[in-house]
Amino acid sequence: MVQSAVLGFPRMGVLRDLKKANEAYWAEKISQADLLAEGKRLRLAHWKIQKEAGVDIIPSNDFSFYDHILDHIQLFNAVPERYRRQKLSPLDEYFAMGRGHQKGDVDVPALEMVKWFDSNYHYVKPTLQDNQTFALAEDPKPVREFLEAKEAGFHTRPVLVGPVSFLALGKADRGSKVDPISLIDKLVPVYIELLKQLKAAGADHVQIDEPVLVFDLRPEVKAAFKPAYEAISAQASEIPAITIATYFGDIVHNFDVLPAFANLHGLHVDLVRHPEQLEPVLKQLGPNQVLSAGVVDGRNIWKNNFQKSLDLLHTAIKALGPERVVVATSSSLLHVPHTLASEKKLPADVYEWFSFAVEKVKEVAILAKAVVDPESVRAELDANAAAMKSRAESARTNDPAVAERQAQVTDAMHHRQSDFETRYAKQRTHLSLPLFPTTTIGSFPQTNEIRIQRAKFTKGEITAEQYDEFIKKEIDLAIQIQDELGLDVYVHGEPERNDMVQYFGERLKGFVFTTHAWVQSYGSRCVRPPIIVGDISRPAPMTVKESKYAAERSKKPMKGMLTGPVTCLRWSFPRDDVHQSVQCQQLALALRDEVLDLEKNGIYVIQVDEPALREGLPLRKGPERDAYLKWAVNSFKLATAGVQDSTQIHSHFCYSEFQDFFYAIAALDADVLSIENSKSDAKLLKVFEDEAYPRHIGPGVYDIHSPRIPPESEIRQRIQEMLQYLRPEQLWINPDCGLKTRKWDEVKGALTNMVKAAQYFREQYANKA
Ligand SMILES: Nc1nc2c(c(=O)[nH]1)N[C@@H](CNc1ccc(C(=O)N[C@@H](CCC(=O)N[C@@H](CCC(=O)N[C@@H](CCC(=O)O)C(=O)O)C(=O)O)C(=O)O)cc1)CN2
Ligand code: MET
Ligand SMILES: [Zn+2]
Repeated sequence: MVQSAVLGFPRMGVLRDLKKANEAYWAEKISQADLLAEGKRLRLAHWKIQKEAGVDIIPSNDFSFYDHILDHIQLFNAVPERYRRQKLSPLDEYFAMGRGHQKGDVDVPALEMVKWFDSNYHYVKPTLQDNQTFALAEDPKPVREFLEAKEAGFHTRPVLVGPVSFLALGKADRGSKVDPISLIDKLVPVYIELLKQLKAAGADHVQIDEPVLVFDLRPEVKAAFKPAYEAISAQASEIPAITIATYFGDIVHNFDVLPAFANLHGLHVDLVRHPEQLEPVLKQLGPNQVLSAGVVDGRNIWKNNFQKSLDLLHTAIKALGPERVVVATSSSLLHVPHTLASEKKLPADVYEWFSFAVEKVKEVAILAKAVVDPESVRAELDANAAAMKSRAESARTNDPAVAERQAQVTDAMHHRQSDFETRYAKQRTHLSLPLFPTTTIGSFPQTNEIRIQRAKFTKGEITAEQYDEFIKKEIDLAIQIQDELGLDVYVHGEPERNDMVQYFGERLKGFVFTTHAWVQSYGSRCVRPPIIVGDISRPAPMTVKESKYAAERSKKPMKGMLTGPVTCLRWSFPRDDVHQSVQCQQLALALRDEVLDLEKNGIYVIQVDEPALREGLPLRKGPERDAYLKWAVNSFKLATAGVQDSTQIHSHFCYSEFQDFFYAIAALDADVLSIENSKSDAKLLKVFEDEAYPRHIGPGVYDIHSPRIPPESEIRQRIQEMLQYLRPEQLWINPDCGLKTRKWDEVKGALTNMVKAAQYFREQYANKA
């Protein structure tokens, strides 16, 4: 018999139930007990789905109220003192680390949050001290949730983040110098204690995620595996069997680490991303070790190609025998939506091409049967083959006009007319900006009222005219507030946009979009990625109407606001039948037309956001990375370089670590950059120690994903810090990112302080001059 396994299930529920419960709890509309009960209901429902689908190995501890790395921070008592000190309940302390806490006399900012590998999910960074200690939390979450499942009749395999990955994904706290990985000897005993408690509770098997194995590892990190896992293996009789899980890359370059796992039960590898690692991995396994073969994609929504998966599984079984092969999802299913069954509006032909989490769970179970006894699942195999054929032969995928246009792209189309100095001289007279210009990143609060009106419009309860009138009023309000705040470059506020990628997906040919296919991005925030099914083109202008309206009504320059080609690609579900560089160039050409249409309509500052540029970078150094950078940078340039010198191109970056990536951002040749910076402890700024940046830049002066209002003094401090690295003439003052997730009073409070801080420095420098 071949077993099936799922590495993790999405947490939100069918209708984003967890998001709603969390937000209700934060708004003090439900009690802590209510929230905990909702968590339990969701966990039970998700275990039931997997059991009924016939999955053999069902995960527990994959649930999280906010983020699984944050769970482990609390689990190991790696909670920084500034939170501990507040004496909050464990749940509130947890949320305080995740999203900051400003209530009564408590005022603590959130921990830093960054991208999870190359996905659009964000994790909370373990933040460690020079004198860091660890201790297992009372009533540890993995044990509690294992027992909860057991009681309900589900025998689960708890998922833990491995000790090496936990530390390697962390950082030293502000003011500390510790190299997190040096703490491994302190963490391992706590880890062993946890494993013993799991065994005592009845767990016979755990999944330990060590995804950092897909990176190029520093020698210190590599060296940490051996002592850590030898110490763990030494306890074999008192702890559960262990499967080490890796995903999102291959691990061939780290094979020298594998002896550390020699006494463990199994190894999971991602065969969707890297099917070619199967053969070498098979050779590396110990004589009794099990291969968990990740063949069902945890990162995209395409229906599994059973024939392809079965080929891989047969290769594995031939080498190891059926008892030593497990059919699994490539990674946790966290990155795909809950169920395709909720989609009532997808075109019928296309519907057949997709699988979301509920459907993928079934695929894993079917494959495990098919690989030993295909006749037992003949109908499923035939239906799958038919779906593959329908997609391969569909007329939706190819558009000769798009191919024709791509063939005519020239090198010159990637370059602005003049160099930055010449451009800036023209922009300066054209836009007349003060020293330290203030601006925002684009979005203003997406209020309930906005969402209600949009939902009414979508359902046909109000007309397009009524909706347009409503949006115009919102733009008027945004302009009025920017007048009052005294900002220098305005934005229209993006009230018409449901999401910065979904909005464009809905307006481009080649995409289809869903109604309920939400994926967690961070905490309670979700996205509904549009799906690229065919060649992409722009049937009509997408943003001109709103931007033009806004530009005509404001006394200051109005920024047009677009999402760049790489971000549109990365935050959609891309096609898997055409190289991403081709899809990206198609997006770039569509956006190029949009940029030129904005310019034609009197918008002379245009921001093209590329926050996903960094996350798309292949995880390892090498030719794949160089190739990516080339096509990604070229796509941005193709989208933006068609404008006049006097038109100012901005771009924006957030939610990643940019210090080792800044060279690529610089290569975009944007006139002005805004970059998230406020929580990275000036790491970004240190880039400018080595090399001066020639153009203009606004490192974010405050964190926007927390409801906390930053005092003026704190913002001044940030600006002061920036002035140690950047020239005053090149510095812009802006928040870290857009303000759509905030409330208006938070926005007004924060921006008032931001503008005051900018004015303070303006006066300082006016006096100096
Ligand atoms: N795609 C993407 N990725 C990103 C970002 C981003 O902005 N977009 N930002 C960074 C951080 N990530 C973020 C991700 C999501 C949100 C966010 O605010 N999401 C919203 C949802 C946005 C949205 O699409 N809203 C729609 C749908 C609103 C809705 O809930 N509608 C109901 C229907 C309501 C009704 O019928 O009454 C439904 O569909 O269920 C709209 O405004 O129209 C949320 O979770 O609250 C913010 C940041 C990195 N990655
Ligand atoms: C995640 S980057 C967001 C940029 C977008 N213009 C906004 O302000 O929301
Ligand atoms: Zn941003």
